[in-house]
Amino acid sequence: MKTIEDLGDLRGKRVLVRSDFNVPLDGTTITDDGRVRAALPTLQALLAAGARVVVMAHLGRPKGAPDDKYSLKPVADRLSELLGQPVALATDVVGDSARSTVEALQDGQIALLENIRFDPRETSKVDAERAELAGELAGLADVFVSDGFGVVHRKQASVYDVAQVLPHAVGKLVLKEVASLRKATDDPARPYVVVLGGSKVSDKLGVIANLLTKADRLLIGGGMVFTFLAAKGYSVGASLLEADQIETVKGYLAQAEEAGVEIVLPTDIVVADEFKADSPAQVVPADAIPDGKIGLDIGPASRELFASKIVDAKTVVWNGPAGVFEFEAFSGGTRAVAQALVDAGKNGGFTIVGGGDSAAAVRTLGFDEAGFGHISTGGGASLEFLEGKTLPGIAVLED
Ligand SMILES: Nc1ncnc2c1ncn2[C@@H]1O[C@H](COP(=O)(O)OP(=O)(O)OP(=O)(O)O)[C@@H](O)[C@H]1O
Ligand SMILES: O=C(O)[C@H](O)COP(=O)(O)O
Repeated sequence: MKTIEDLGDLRGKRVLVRSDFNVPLDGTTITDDGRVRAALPTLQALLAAGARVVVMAHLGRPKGAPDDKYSLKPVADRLSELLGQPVALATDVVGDSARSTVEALQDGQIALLENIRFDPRETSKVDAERAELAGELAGLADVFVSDGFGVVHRKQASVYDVAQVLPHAVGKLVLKEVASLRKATDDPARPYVVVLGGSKVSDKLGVIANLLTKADRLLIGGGMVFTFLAAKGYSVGASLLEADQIETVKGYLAQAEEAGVEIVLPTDIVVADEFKADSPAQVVPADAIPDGKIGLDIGPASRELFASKIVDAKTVVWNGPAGVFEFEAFSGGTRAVAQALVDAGKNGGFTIVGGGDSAAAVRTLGFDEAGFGHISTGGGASLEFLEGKTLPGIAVLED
């Protein structure tokens, strides 16, 4: 892969950069700016080289049309503060505003296009539609730099197709992520423990089959737990459940047993009546969640169990919070997992935290980033990398 340095003299060149600015928001307030900060080394290098930088990024999953709720305005403001210079925000993706904003750029200046997913062609499954958008994006620039590690697993116009029509290079964040994650894929030190959680259940269930052939222990927390508990025949109340995945999960449980991989499930669950910060919390056994109750965290006994399965690990990969950590009353499980990773690190283990929300959890719960081996900006992307899958956004950069 070519690097930014291989692109030659960039003064006056229009450089189109894909970043991952999919940050957690509370209204219009960014609650964790880790992904914005992670993008700085590439952007600063380009600006220092005198390039005219045009950044494209997505926020959330808007339905292919402009939607104020998903505007990148808060990101433009934060990026401007961090860079210490103005960031012009176009009000569209490839329309009049984008073109005039890019035309107005001087050397060493930067602009951000509005949420790329406001254009339905970005995520289209039809190659020609994505290629058409990529062609219009390419018209805004001379070269493309791919630095949105969190989206390199997506075959989308701004990640994949644009690299086919512009000279391209890999950005510093993608290079750093790949170097760190390789430590877990190239002959990982054992025991190798994977902790999964979060809410994108069906996205992540698929990776389990693959990790079952690689890890020694798989710990399941977060919203994913309930599909596992249901597969064991337990009732899960009103908790997050992917009923159509229950049979698949039964298959994983059987496959794990055959392969000698330990699947660790919580033994107790913190439940509430409503998905709300102040809904009173109650601890119940994992095999007896009352009707109507919503499981929002793993319980105290499970936290101890999980910690005991993590502290002696020599490689730990953690993706997805163990509970709804955004609500203080349901953050205990995530806090316990984070602490167990820190302890494993002290025992000589290499620990990786993956996922926008897991990384945010580590920081918002007050952990020192230095206590972890690598905090990845990728969620699904880091998992697919660890599975050994070919990531379209990286493969397309390889000449
Ligand atoms: N029991 C639960 N029920 C519902 N949501 C849950 C539960 N446990 C955790 N969550 C939620 O999962 C969300 C994070 O899930 P997600 O799968 O997006 O993880 P991630 O680390 O951000 O990975 P990615 O970067 O791929 O999105 C958090 O907002 C958290 O509140
Ligand atoms: O948050 C992420 O994992 C990335 O930004 C990708 O977002 P997506 O899952 O909506 O494609």
